[in-house]
Amino acid sequence: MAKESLPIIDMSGLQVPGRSAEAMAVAEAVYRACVEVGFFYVKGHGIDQVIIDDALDVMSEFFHQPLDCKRRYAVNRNHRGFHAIGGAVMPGAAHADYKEFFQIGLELAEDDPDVLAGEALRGPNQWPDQPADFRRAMSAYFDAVGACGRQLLGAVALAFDLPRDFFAPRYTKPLQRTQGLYYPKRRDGGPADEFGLAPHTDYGCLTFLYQQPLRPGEDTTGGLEVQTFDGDWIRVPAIPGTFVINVGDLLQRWTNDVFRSTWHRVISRNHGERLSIATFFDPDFKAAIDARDLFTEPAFVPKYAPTTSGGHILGRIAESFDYRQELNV
Ligand SMILES: O=C(O)CCC(=O)C(=O)O
Ligand SMILES: [Fe+2]
Repeated sequence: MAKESLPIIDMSGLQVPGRSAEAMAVAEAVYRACVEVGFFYVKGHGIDQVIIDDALDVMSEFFHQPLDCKRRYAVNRNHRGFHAIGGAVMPGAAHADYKEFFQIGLELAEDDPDVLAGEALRGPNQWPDQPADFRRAMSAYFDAVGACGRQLLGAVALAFDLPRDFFAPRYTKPLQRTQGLYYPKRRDGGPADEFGLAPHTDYGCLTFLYQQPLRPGEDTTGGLEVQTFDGDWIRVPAIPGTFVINVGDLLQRWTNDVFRSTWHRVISRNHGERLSIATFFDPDFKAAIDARDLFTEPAFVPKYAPTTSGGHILGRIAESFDYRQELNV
């Protein structure tokens, strides 16, 4: 891999069904990127740019409201809603991240059986009434990225020589979390080692990130950076129309460390504010994460005990957010 840049994979071959040559070529490229660096861009993902732009617009409008308005939707025990600066501390980081976020998840009614059964992180979303288009735009974006996530998981399955729909029964009610992230302009006099988002690895399986492109004249010295195998940090600038995809810890574990969950961070250097939307596309709460399901040869030796998606994700959220200790969840 070139040191300075991530691969750009064209996903459009996945529109051809089954084990077609087109789909297998995508699977091979995805596999290589997940093994070598754990991060890549995708194009040819089939998501309408209008859906993406609408989501960025409503998120931007939401974050530019006074703090009081945003706090009306303060993050709840299901980790849905608005989270202000402070209180999100990456394990080992010296300071809280200098960011705000707003998170939505799978919309489930109060009388959904899993909600009634008390499954953690489940329930209805909090929908701000301003901007008025927020719910429509974010629901459309959530669904579109979810569909794209299913396609990409099909490629992962093909790469492991599994049926292309291997992940489908494990993603019936995914723990998908879509999060608008707002990084205000860096403040004067803040600590030198303050990050927009401190170095971390993602908790789950696959993350889809859309970065708002820079406006003309904006400087490019801030933003997302990824650590390569050699320890160097490389910049991952916004490429309009593409998503940045990365492997999280749960998929690394599921693949017995064949895929890499890579460290990354967001630095606000001198540049202005920044907006991105991250989608963590993770399996059903109760889905078993067991490498023996991916590696079926009899001699296979797993490195980790089986776990569940929900148990793992909940544990990781609790590690980074003080408010969960206060909630006692
Ligand atoms: O905002 C970004 O560019 C990165 C977001 C990210 O890494 C995360 O939310 O885990
Ligand atoms: Fe991340």
